[in-house]
Amino acid sequence: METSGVEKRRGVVLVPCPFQGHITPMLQLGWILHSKGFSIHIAHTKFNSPNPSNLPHFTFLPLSDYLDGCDTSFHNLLNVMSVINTNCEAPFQEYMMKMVGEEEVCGQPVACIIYDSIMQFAEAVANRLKLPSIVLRTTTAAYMHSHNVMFQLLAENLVPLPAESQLEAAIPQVYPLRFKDLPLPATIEIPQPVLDFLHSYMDIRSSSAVIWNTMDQLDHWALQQLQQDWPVPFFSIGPFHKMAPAIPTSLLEEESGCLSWLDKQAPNSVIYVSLGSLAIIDEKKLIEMARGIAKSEQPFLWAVRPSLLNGSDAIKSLPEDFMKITQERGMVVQWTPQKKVLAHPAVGGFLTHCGWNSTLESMCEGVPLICMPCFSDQLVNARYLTYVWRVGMELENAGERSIQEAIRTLMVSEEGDAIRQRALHMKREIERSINEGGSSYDSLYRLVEFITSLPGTK
Ligand SMILES: O=c1ccn([C@@H]2O[C@H](COP(=O)(O)OP(=O)(O)O[C@H]3O[C@H](CO)[C@@H](O)[C@H](O)[C@H]3O)[C@@H](O)[C@H]2O)c(=O)[nH]1
Repeated sequence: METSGVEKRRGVVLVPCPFQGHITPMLQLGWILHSKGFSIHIAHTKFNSPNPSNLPHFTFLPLSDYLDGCDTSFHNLLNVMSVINTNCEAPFQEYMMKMVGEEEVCGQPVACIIYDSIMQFAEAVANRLKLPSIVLRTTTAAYMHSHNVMFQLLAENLVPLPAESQLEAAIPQVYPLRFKDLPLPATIEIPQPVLDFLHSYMDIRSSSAVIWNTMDQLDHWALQQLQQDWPVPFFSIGPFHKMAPAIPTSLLEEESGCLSWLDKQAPNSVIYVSLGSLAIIDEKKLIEMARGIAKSEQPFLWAVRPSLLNGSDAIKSLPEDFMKITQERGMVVQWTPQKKVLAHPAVGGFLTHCGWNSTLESMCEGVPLICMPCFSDQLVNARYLTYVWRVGMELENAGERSIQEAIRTLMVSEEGDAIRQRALHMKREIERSINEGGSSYDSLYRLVEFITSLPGTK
């Protein structure tokens, strides 16, 4: 597909949600579409703003979010998303009216708005200005479908479950998920505001299409289920990062020194540990993790971002004896260049929270995973990794002993070797899907044709 195939560069306006796991795939999508001949405009909140100087091919439209002074910690995320949706609509509409009304502002007509499913204000503006909108889903279809089933179970009063012991039971409608793999806890009443948010988040409203950072091979069944409810074109063009490899998207500074440390380690010897950008744990769990990692006796690289521990600097809270062991055979940093870390030959396993970006990045490098899901889609991803795709191991619990044993099993046992072989096979499958003739490659071709055919502004 040649860039020159799109005769006049049409503009596409992207509206990312301002969290690392959401900004990254949206910017990657921007890069992919730019390489296919579209001009890219990023309408973003001032909070967690991407760095425009890293992405000179895009134009940036900063939106006043009035989040200054607002608690943006994990516990207040629902509120943060609601503030963004309330405050960003007016400035976004103003920008869009200029772009649509005075084409010379950006020099190109606008084909459509692509928005993260959390940024619902963007769709409201698109409708008002009669512009087509496309929704981006940064998670799997399996996760979205599990939510629909959760809503059914709630409507039929089958959850909350009467007893914890039933959490192990399988749910026939979403086999192989068990009640404990559902993205919301199945034994407690879910507060109504959370359910209201999820209802609107799950909906695609009046969007013309859905773009998925997933692949047909991985998510085929759930994509088919969802297609019955949402009869609009689906474009599964993941993994985005393999099609936009060089793009810098990190909100935190990457500590590249860990790559030189990895250079000194034996192939497949290092267990990489990270719980992504949002998850928080308490001090007890942090210490259990540290002890489990230390007792595994494997070399390790651990990304301990400051906000991992709610309220205090996580690295400073690590036990002294652990820091001593770190000097002998490990490295602790706040934030790594993760894609490079996972691609490094020394890394032989990934203890992860199973955020979807981390999951894809690991699978693309053939690195097997130990699954320590913290919330939401991570639980569904963990079940798929261990039971369906079989490239990961389930942790019995997040305790010291369980972590120690899982690391030993993955890194130095026959069982671990078998998982590694499957992970390498998966890596090859993914490569096939993004190369000519593969499902994601074809889907991207269809997406470009679809956007090109949209009326938008002329
Ligand atoms: O030291 C680190 C740690 C992480 N990352 C990157 O940060 C991103 C993290 O994304 P993800 O693994 O998806 O986790 P979260 O940041 O937790 O992402 C949120 O968004 C995802 C996509 O919607 C969901 O799957 C998660 O559950 C949700 O928590 C990845 O691209 C990593 O490469 C780094 O670059 N360096």
